[in-house]
Amino acid sequence: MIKVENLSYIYQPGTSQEKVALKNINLEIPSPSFFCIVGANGSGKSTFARLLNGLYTPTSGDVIVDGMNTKDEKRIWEIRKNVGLVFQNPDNQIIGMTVEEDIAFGCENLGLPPEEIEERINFALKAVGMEEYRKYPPYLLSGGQKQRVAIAGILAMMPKYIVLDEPTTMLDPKGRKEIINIIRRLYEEEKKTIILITHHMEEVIWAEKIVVFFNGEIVDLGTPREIFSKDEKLNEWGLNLPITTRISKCLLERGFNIPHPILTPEELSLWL
Ligand SMILES: Nc1ncnc2c1ncn2[C@@H]1O[C@H](COP(=O)(O)OP(=O)(O)OP(=O)(O)O)[C@@H](O)[C@H]1O
Repeated sequence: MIKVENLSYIYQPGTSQEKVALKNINLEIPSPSFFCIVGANGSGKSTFARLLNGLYTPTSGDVIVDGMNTKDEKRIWEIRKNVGLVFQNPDNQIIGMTVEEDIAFGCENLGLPPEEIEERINFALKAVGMEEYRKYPPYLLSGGQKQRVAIAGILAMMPKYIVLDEPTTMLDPKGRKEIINIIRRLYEEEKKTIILITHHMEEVIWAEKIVVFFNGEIVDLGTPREIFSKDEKLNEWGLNLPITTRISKCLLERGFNIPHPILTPEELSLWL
């Protein structure tokens, strides 16, 4: 479980550029679970992601990962091992000369023996469907393939929690779908705890819980169906409905006897 208690974060405190990014956040993320974090630009999502694995230290309040406080310097290595962070741009994360070298990097830092690193590379490449690219230099890969390698690098370290900060932003619709399918599999089959930050509402319909950030605060927490039933509130928070939900809403407004919100195209086609 990750427990976030009265968490606030201020950039450059005490200077003229002081910026309060997060205000009094409280949240419990059980394990395993699939949480999505949504919110308009500048609402504090990336700052929150960096606080979850101790990359940033709270200005006040606490982030506690399986009983370990990110403020405790003696536990920070253990916390980072357990909370993997995947960034928006894989180029910022990939450093190896080949795919396998890149995936091995984190494991080598953990001081694992070569046989175990080999096993973990095999597992991670398989999990992201990149076995055939093992010897490739990363610069020859597409954006979607690079993002898969970045995820594999985190996976090989076997973290219990995986925080993904807008991992599909740079990808085309096909690449986005592939990454989301990998993320769903990590939750459903590998029982990882997923914390996915995204601007794409189509990606969050699979989450167990959606957390809505607005102006550095959590303004709502609920299942996709609960969150997407609040059309007007979402508008206020600068968020859209998924396309399928927009269609079901239009049909409802035109007098069709249809439940709202509908989340998936399959559900919508059944009703139609
Ligand atoms: N290094 C920094 N120094 C000062 N202010 C910062 C810094 N990084 C972020 N901020 C500010 O903190 C607030 C929260 O930023 P953050 O990047 O966490 O938002 P976000 O929800 O991830 O936004 P986006 O959706 O655009 O990625 C914003 O107002 C931003 O301008």
